[in-house]
Amino acid sequence: MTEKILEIEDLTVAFDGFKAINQLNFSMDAGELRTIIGPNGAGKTTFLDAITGKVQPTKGQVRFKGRNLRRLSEHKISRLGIGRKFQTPRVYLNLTVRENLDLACNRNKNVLATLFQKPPARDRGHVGGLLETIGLTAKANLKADLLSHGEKQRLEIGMLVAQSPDLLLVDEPVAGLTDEETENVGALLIALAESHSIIVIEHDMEFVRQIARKVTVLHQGSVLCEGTMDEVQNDPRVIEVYLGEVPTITPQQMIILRIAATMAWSDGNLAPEEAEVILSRLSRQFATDSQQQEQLKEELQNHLTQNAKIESLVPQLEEVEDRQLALRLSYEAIASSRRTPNEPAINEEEATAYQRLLELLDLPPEVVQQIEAEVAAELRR
Ligand SMILES: Nc1ncnc2c1ncn2[C@@H]1O[C@H](COP(=O)(O)OP(=O)(O)OP(=O)(O)O)[C@@H](O)[C@H]1O
Repeated sequence: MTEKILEIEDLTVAFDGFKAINQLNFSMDAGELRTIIGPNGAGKTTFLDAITGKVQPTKGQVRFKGRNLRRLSEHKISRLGIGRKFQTPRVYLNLTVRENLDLACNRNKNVLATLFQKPPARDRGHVGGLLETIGLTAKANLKADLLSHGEKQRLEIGMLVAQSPDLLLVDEPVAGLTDEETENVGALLIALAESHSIIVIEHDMEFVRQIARKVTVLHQGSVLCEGTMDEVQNDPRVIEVYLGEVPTITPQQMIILRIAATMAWSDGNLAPEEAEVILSRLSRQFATDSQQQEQLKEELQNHLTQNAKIESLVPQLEEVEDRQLALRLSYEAIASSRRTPNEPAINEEEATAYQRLLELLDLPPEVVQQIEAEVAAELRR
C-alpha cells in the first residue's frame, strides 16, 4: 500500500464561529504533486495554515507521515519536514543567489557564520546541484535584488528545497509572472516532484493544466471534488461554483457555450476583433442582462485558455435539444469566423474539428442538414 504523507480528517477551522474550513477530509500519497484550486474565499490559504500550525483546528486532525500535528508549533512542524513557500518571494535581496542558498542549507541559520566561513564541501555540492535545478547557475553570483520576479520565485523554491523538506507547500507561485517565467516555474515544480511530495495552490488555470496530475477543488471550506484537470473542469458542480455570480445560466448551457467557443477557435487563429464579436454573440445567447453577458464573455475567454476538448464536453449533453443547440452555435461560430470575404467559410482545420463534433453529437444527418441550412440563411441576411 502507498504510504500517505498527509491525512486530514474532519478538519474544521472557525474564526469567531465562521467556518473557513468545514469538516474537510483530504489525503495524499507520498510522492504526489497535488494542485488545489477553488474560488476566492474557498479556504485554500487557511487549509495550508492548518497544516503548518499557523492556525489551530477547532475540530479534527492533520496527520503528517502518520503523526498527529495537533498543538505542535509552526517551528516544530517545519522541523518535522513541511516547508512552505508564500506568495511573495522572501529572499535576502542584498545577498547573492548562492549566498541565499548557502544560508538556507545551513541548518543553524547563523547568517554571519554562513557568510564568513567557507561552507563544507557537502553543502557546496548541494548548492551547485540546487543552482542547476532552479536554472540559476549563470546568476549564482548576482545579488538577488537584480533577479526578475520569476527568478526570485525559483530562488525561493530552491531555498525551501535546500532544507530538505518531505512535503512542500507552494502558494500561488506564478501570480504576476510572464508566460515564460510561468513555464519555468512549472518545469521546476515538475522536476522537484520526482523526489518530493508537493501541494500547489493556484488560480492560473493554464498553469494548473501544465503541472497538474490530480486536482482537488475546495469550496466553502470543504472538498467539492477531486480528479484529473479534465474531470474537475467539466464537473457541473465546479462550473457552477466558478460561475457562482451568474444565477440564471445552467451548467448544461455553459457546456454548450464552451463547445461553440472551442469550435470557433479550432484552427487556433482568430483576430481579436473577431474573437470579440463571437464571444459577444455566444454570451448573448443565454445572458439576461449586459452585466451577465460580460461575465459570461470573461468565463468563455478563460475557458479558451484552458484547452478543454470537445471529447470531454459533448458527452455531458444528454438532451437531444442541447446537442442540437451546440451544433447550431458551433456552426454559426465557425462560419462567422472567416477573416476575409473571399476566404472559404470553413477552412481545413475547422472542417476536421467540425467533422469530429458531428461524430460526437451523433445527430441524424437530416437534422444536421436542416440546422446548417438555417444558420447559413441567417448569416446571409
Ligand atoms: N483570521 C481570520 N479571521 C476571520 N476570517 C478569516 C480569517 N482568515 C480567513 N478568514 C475567512 O475565511 C474564508 C477563507 O479564507 P482563505 O483566505 O482561506 O480563502 P482562500 O481560498 O485562500 O481565498 P483567496 O483565493 O481569495 O486567497 C474567507 O471568507 C476569509 O474571509
